[in-house]
Amino acid sequence: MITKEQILNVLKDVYDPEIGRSIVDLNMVDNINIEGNIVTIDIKLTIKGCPLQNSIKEDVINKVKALEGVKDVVVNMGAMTEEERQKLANSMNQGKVPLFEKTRVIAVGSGKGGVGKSTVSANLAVALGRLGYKVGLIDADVLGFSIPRLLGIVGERPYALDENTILPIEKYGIKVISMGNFADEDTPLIWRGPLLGGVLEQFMNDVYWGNLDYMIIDLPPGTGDVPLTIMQKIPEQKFLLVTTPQASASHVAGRIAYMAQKVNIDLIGIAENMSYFECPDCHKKYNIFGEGETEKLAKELNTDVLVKIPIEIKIREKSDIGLPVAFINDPEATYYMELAKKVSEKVKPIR
Ligand SMILES: Nc1ncnc2c1ncn2[C@@H]1O[C@H](COP(=O)(O)OP(=O)(O)OP(=O)(O)O)[C@@H](O)[C@H]1O
Repeated sequence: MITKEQILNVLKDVYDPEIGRSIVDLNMVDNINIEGNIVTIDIKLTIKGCPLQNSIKEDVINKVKALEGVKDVVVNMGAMTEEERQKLANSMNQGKVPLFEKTRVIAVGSGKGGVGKSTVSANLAVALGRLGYKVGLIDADVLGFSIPRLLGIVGERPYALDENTILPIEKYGIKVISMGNFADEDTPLIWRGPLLGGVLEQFMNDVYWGNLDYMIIDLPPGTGDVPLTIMQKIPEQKFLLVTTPQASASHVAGRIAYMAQKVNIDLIGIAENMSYFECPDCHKKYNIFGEGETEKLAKELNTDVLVKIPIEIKIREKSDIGLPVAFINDPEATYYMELAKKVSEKVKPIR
């Protein structure tokens, strides 16, 4: 004779793919009825017509059918009432760990646009994920967001349980949030500074991040209000500077790092991007944007050059199709894996 306890026990291993928690913990199992060897289960989805309902249903059927003595499983899919949803959101928020208590926050910035800061941020986040860490990525370049494109999540909308409980998008083993997932790519956002600050605060406070080891923040380029506000608001954050040899040569690249140091933020080091180009045919190296300038900058800032990432066609090509190279087992991934290892050694997770 099968019991409800046995069924609930196996249902504990059925996860709501969007929330990442067991349907039992989420109070989604409404009713279980056992008649002989036929089990009927009523499931309440957090939202009516949830696009992932079929995968939940399938999982429930497979898990319960595997129990000895069960011949057939009938699953009825319903939805939570507004009140039930609110109750769930409240309970999730209660368990919410303040983001910065157990999470290492790493802001990635550059004094100049177009040096590959977002490419480095996205690949660093994915590489840290591949090292086994729980990683979040906030695209703080609210007006010039490029993270959705880099991670192939253009047009995806985050799922919201209520307006204070937004679930980040999960891709390539990391959790991501970007203004690009709330706005249309082609419509320019014309907002003033204070509003931007509000969006970022929401990204930090109202998004259900769960327990993260690292939060990577892709800052907007330059030394404007937004990077400064982020630097001042989040305690204990660290800073990673992205530059090219050419940008290092100008005073612009380092300015943001000086700004970080002024507000007492530790500089982890410098990721030099577009360091050189190696001819795939003759393997000769060309220092297209110059050489030695980033080392000089590192010395001035009393920090290290952590990695030199060459110009690689594959990095650009894969970025354009939303596949960060750090996620694949290609030689290009090694630069970002090396960077992630050094970053995790210099900024150890709290755990
Ligand atoms: N190492 C690299 N090799 C080849 N292409 C690269 C490399 N790094 C970045 N790119 C390409 O350079 C372009 C600019 O990169 P990215 O958007 O990351 O720069 P950014 O500094 O974040 O720009 P913005 O200032 O606009 O935010 C992209 O097309 C990207 O694919």
